[in-house]
Amino acid sequence: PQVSAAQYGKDNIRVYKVHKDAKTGTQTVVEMTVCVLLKGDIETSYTKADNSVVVATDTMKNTVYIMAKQHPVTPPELFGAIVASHFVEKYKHIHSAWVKVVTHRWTRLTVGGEPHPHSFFRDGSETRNVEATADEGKGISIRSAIAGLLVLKSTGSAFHSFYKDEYTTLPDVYNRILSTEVDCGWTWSTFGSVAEVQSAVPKFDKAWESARTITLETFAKESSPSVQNTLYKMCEQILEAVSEVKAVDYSLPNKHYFEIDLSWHKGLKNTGKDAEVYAPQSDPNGLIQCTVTR
Ligand SMILES: O=c1[nH]c(=O)c2nn[nH]c2[nH]1
Repeated sequence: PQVSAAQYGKDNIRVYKVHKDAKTGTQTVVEMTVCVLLKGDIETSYTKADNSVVVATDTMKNTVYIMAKQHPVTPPELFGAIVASHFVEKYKHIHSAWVKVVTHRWTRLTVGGEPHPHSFFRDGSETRNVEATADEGKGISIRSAIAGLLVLKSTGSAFHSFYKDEYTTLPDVYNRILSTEVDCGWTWSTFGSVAEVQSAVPKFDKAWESARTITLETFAKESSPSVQNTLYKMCEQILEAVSEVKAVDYSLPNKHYFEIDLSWHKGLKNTGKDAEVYAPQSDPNGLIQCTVTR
């Protein structure tokens, strides 16, 4: 037998960093969860119990904290690139490093109509994510993403004229609730170095804002004939809006809300145009995925 693939590292490294503006006293916080996975000449640690090639995962955790102290932690694209490149440059037997940065929402509180200098709240479990991969001699590839953005529309969605056969019971529907939890990613053209990522810094926040706005506004405005078609229209717009992005991907669960027929109770009308009370379904859920390139 032989090792066909191997990577190891530390997951769920939680990091908090505060920035204190000397002039205004305003403080800004960033909280993220980081995963580091390394690849390289590490087979013997599996096959021969040779630990000499093992950069301990504890060392990786320490390194993430030191990098967070010594470098900017925003935008997450830059921090991910810095950490991934560090491991490939520092250890000659490590040839690839994959770093995932999940940034959590600490939105500044407004108090008395004013932004509070050091108080924040968690407005949703939505996260801004980055996966940065440094491959020795090949540069840094970065996928930025929005995850966990839960949306619902109470009408403006249909699904009909689909393939029907002896296995099909789903009726055509011309007006339905549509809910999904957005996982949207956009992959940048490969960067040659951390310096190139640094030069692109102004583009990352703008791209995230564009992707988020396009997603929310298309979801709201589109009279959706299917998750598939609405997803594709989001991809088209993001590619149009962000020229440095070479691919956009979505993974959208279809979180169903079922009508409840209450006619058994004194003929109560609660289906079709009279539907008001629905049963939200935890499972099963549709799952619609697509990647669109230029
Ligand atoms: O938007 C939808 N796409 C589908 O593929 C599907 N299948 N059942 N309901 C569905 N809704």
